[in-house]
Amino acid sequence: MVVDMDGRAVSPAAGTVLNALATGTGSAFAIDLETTATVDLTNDGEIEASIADQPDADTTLIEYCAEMTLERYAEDAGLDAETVGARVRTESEIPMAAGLKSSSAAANATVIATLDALEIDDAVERVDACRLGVQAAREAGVTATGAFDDASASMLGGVTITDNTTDELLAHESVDWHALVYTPPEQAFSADADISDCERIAPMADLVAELALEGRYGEAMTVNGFAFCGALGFSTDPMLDVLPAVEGVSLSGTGSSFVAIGDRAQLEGVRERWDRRDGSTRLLRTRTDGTRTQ
Ligand SMILES: Nc1ncnc2c1ncn2[C@@H]1O[C@H](COP(=O)(O)OP(=O)(O)O)[C@@H](O)[C@H]1O
Ligand SMILES: O=C(O)C1=C[C@@H](OP(=O)(O)O)[C@@H](O)[C@H](O)C1
Repeated sequence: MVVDMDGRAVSPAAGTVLNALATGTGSAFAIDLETTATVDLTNDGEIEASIADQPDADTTLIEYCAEMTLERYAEDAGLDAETVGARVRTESEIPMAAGLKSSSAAANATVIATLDALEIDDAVERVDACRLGVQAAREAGVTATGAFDDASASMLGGVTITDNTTDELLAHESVDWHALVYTPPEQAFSADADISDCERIAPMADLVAELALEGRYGEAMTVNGFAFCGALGFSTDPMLDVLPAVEGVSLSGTGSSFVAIGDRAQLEGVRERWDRRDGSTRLLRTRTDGTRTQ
């Protein structure tokens, strides 16, 4: 039975600077498309989950997020971890499996909504809550490295650089960019990416990491884009559509979206080239705030 404890949180999507599939080091930045999670606590010990308008989508990730958050924090909130359960629901404007980190946003929003329902969200560091969602993503099998790069950008806002082998935050910076995002009609699930092909471009990924750590995010993205389009078998044509007018452009994650950054006039000037392609193009802003309760 639902008890009178509920929580709600909103998380942003993210775009890629460096894909972590080559070396474990990754970098991403938050953008203003959102996923909302609502959690109602129960006293029947069961976890149930649903995704609005997607009756066939896999809910394992958000179930694990709620379950692992309750296992870890229910007793801190004065509840019995054995009997507390949750009904979880997400609603999202982030296209799923399109490289825009729908999984990280869903995980972060669910963890923070669960902490909000437990009334202890202010007592838990955001970065620790993020690591819990990353662990749930590993156990749900929706990620190759855990994707702490994407999850930290969505949790903290701004741009982050991370080591996904240790879930360590190497850099975090607030940025105010405009972002043009092209999403083709095809989905590309991260769990299906060929990691061994990505590992072959490790020296390029090291170069991208150096550029990003120097704050040269645009150049880092463009090098990342050419390298990972090659490794993952995506055409570089969408990148060439917008170069050299933009500050940087890349395949986002394992695809299928491409993300370009620059000032608004630069991006508006090239938007029509992506509009001509099948799929959708959005002109967005980066987000300096990350996941928040609502
Ligand atoms: N709104 C959502 N609610 C629950 N789970 C979601 C949601 N969005 C994505 N997911 C989970 O994330 C998986 C997709 O992850 P992934 O392939 O990494 O794509 P993305 O690049 O969009 O994160 C889905 O199969 C699903 O398990
Ligand atoms: O599964 C993973 O570990 C990752 C998936 C990729 O993102 P997408 O989920 O957007 O494809 C990549 O950019 C990220 O650095 C690591």
